[in-house]
Amino acid sequence: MSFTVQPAGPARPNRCQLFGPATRPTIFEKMAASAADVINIDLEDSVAPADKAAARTTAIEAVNDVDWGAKTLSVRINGLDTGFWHHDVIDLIEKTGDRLDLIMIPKVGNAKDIYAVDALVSACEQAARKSKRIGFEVLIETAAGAQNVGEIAAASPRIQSMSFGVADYAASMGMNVTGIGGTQDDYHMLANDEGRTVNMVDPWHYPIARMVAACRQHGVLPVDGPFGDFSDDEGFLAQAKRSATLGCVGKWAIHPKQVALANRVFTPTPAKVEHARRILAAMRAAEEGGQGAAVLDGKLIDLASSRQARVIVTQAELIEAAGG
Ligand SMILES: CC(=O)SCCNC(=O)CCNC(=O)[C@H](O)C(C)(C)COP(=O)(O)OP(=O)(O)OC[C@H]1O[C@@H](n2cnc3c(N)ncnc32)[C@H](O)[C@@H]1OP(=O)(O)O
Ligand SMILES: O=CC(=O)O
Ligand SMILES: [Mg+2]
Repeated sequence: MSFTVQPAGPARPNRCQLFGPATRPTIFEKMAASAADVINIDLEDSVAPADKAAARTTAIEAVNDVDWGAKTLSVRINGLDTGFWHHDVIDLIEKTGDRLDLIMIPKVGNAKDIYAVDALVSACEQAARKSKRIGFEVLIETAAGAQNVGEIAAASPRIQSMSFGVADYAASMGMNVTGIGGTQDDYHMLANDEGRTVNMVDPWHYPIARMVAACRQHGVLPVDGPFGDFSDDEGFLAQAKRSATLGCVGKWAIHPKQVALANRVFTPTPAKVEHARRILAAMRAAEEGGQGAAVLDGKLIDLASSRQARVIVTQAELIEAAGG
């Protein structure tokens, strides 16, 4: 371990973030009744420019009036290249009580973007004499964001989580794809066998893995973003499993049917938790016997195995403490 200790992320489940446009108040109660850990009311890309002001009002009413229970509640504001974001921030802080937990900042390109929002949020909180400090969710979805993800993750103690926005990322990178995430048929390798077997590879691997490292370095929760084809459960599950394997703690749902899928992938199975507990027990016994390494089920385990197992057990305990 470096002399600089890796900080833990916020201790709350973030398996699924359910999105809904602020222009659709009829779905707010359904979002609140869902099994998502985090709710994101959207003022950005699911709201047409002509509707921005009305959407802001509806979002504020939703924060104040809907019973969101124990959910983490967030509103996605507009990007810093628009004439909307400062109104979003000012109104959200001045016109809501203490229920709003987070704001999501889209299309963040560098640490200065976070600094600007932090300065405005801090001034608004001070003016409104708020005791609760709003946290930030950051959206990495541009070439600049992907390049500067490390400085962004370190930019403010307000940052709790970071999501990978696959649609805007593809656009910003000039990728020759449409659709929101998932398998891309043209991104594959051909094997050198006679039939030239097609081996699909993952075009989202690099930015997600890089984001996870930046997040883990700075105690921020890494989250995989949207999967647009909500009729493709298998495709969603495959993407979610890949990002869980890379270290993400959760994934967005852009339709209610994706909530259960995300929760399934990002909740450690009883078998995994049981195995992790056996590793911890075996390593405790090994250490008591003066050993740093042991054999479990015919495989080497050592102190690193304990740290791996601890990740799974901690996640399971966190979810259980939050009500399962
Ligand atoms: C790239 C990005 O930026 S992604 C993030 C921004 N995008 C978003 O926020 C979009 C979020 N999703 C949506 O707006 C909608 O789910 C859509 C447009 C994709 C589909 O909406 P619909 O055509 O109404 O879906 P569908 O008919 O299948 O809805 C089934 C039920 O779920 C409800 N529902 C739909 N979306 C949501 C939602 N996001 N949250 C909760 N409930 C919802 C519907 O009201 C309907 O309820 P009912 O059975 O009581 O009538
Ligand atoms: O905002 C999300 C995205 O994928 O773009
Ligand atoms: Mg986007």
